[in-house]
Amino acid sequence: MEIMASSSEKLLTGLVAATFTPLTEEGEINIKEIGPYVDYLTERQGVTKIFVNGTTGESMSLTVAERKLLAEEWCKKAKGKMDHVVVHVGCMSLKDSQDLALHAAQIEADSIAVISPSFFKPKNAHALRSYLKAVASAAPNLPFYYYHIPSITGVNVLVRDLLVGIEEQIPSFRGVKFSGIDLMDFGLSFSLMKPNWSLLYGVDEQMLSGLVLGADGAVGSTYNYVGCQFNKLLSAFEKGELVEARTIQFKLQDFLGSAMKLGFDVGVNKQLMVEVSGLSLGPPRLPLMPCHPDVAVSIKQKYKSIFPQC
Ligand SMILES: CC(=O)N[C@H](C=O)[C@@H](O)[C@H](O)[C@H](O)CO
Ligand SMILES: CC(=O)C(=O)O
Repeated sequence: MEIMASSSEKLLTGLVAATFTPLTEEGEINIKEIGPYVDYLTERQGVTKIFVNGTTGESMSLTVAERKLLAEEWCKKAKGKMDHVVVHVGCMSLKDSQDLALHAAQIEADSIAVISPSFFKPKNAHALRSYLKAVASAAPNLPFYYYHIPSITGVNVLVRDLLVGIEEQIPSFRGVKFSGIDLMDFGLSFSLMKPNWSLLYGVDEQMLSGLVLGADGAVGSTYNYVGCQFNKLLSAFEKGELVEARTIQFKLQDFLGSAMKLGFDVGVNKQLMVEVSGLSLGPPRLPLMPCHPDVAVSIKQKYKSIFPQC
């Protein structure tokens, strides 16, 4: 039986911040920071959509119980303040993913997303589709997104192959968060899109290229602290002001280029968010290493010089 999207369901578009997971200095979940985090994004960055427990949120380093606690608190605090909460539910075990998908439905998340398992990898599009279908079936009424991030998973199934016939397998399928750099695959995926699906681009430093090809929006870690600038990029692009859009894109490239020279990773990114927002997010969880204070200070200086108004 096909379950259609309700007519009130809106397309997922615009900027979506992939949130960091607040931890205490001892490495436990710091639930009380989530309310202020939601306020920071909405009030200071103009970002009203979040993608929780993803790569930036270190989901794969968290227990299922921790992920449930976090997802619940994000949904609770976002209610009435944010427009959309995507809960990432991908795990190495199908059972854990199904458990999280069902939980996401119970807590009234707006949608779920799933990264491919990466220890045992699906060998081809058919295997990946079958796995995604099994996860989606645990929450058949929740809009479902595939999260493509080959640089981390090592799963290089082309999105355009995955999309073939997926609507019959997964009636709740609503699109892809494409965090790959293969813009040909991204481009060719549009020919397989349905009107109520979204293709969201996920490599922040080249978001404009994604927009040019037709991206409906963007999900990324840097929108936590440069969201205000990227909202300007989006509106410049919509008005056809390419010079302005490029100027903002080049600023992020300049910024990330220098951060990358200093070893930019999720741990460094998290510390930068701490420095910029003043939120208490704690260290990353091992095996990620805490960011050395000198590195964070120097990246923050660069950030301030490039994005003085954010
Ligand atoms: C590998 C990774 O974490 N990718 C993120 C989203 O998918 C991006 O938002 C990056 O953090 C961002 O583009 C900076 O490289
Ligand atoms: C960037 C992103 O979407 C993530 O951290 O999962």
